[in-house]
Amino acid sequence: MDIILKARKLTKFYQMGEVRVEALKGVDFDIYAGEFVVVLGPSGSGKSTMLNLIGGMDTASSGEIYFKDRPLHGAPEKVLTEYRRNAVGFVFQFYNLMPNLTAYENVMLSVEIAKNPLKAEDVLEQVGLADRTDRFPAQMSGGEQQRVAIARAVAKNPEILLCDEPTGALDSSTGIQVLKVLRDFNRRYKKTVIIITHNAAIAQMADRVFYLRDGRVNRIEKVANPVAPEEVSW
Ligand SMILES: Nc1ncnc2c1ncn2[C@@H]1O[C@H](COP(=O)(O)OP(=O)(O)OP(=O)(O)O)[C@@H](O)[C@H]1O
Repeated sequence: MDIILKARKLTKFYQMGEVRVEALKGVDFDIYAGEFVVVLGPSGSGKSTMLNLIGGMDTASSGEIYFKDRPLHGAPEKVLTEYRRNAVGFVFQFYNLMPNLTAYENVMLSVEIAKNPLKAEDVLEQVGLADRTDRFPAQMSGGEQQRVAIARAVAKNPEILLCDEPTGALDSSTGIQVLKVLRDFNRRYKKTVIIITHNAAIAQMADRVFYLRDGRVNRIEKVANPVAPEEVSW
């Protein structure tokens, strides 16, 4: 399998006056194209920091990170902008939809900036929202809003879907619907999905689980038989 993301001795330090906070202390990993990876870690373990580096939103203090052999460490802002725009779809805990745009229009926002987008109607149908395309976010449930957010991320046709606590604001049955949509995207398009979460239950459906502790990936586990999203419960 092809490696889509590779990190070597990746560190991130924050300087707070006299104090240096070591958020990532030298992380190594390979992520393969088409994998479903869950990064699990408690609060403060460095999850958001890792997400920001993988997503090209921030740059490492030292070490290396590559997207398909293209270095993101030390890359100019223009390269990172291109990477964020075309290679990565983002899904956040609180959806981040534009409140004054309908579901369809929210998805079109990302279609319009992407190089090789999918059809907004098709993606909305795949997330089960064919009959909700004209609704505004305030007229939808949390689970529906998150599915619009996933449709928006997927419509760009990115190679990586990067999800930050995607079920964090949802009850478990709604969360499972959202996980199902993420799994469908992963299996249907054979695209890489990375979920960053403190919810250990989600790890059951991963191909591999990265355990982040105190700024280090201290264990990587291959899941022998990933469960279906419907079987995940928390
Ligand atoms: N901008 C920043 N400036 C200073 N310190 C920071 C900054 N961002 C994160 N940190 C520190 O880096 C460490 C890792 O933080 P990070 O936000 O990556 O953890 P996390 O696992 O995402 O936590 P949570 O689940 O609570 O969001 C923490 O000690 C945090 O206080």
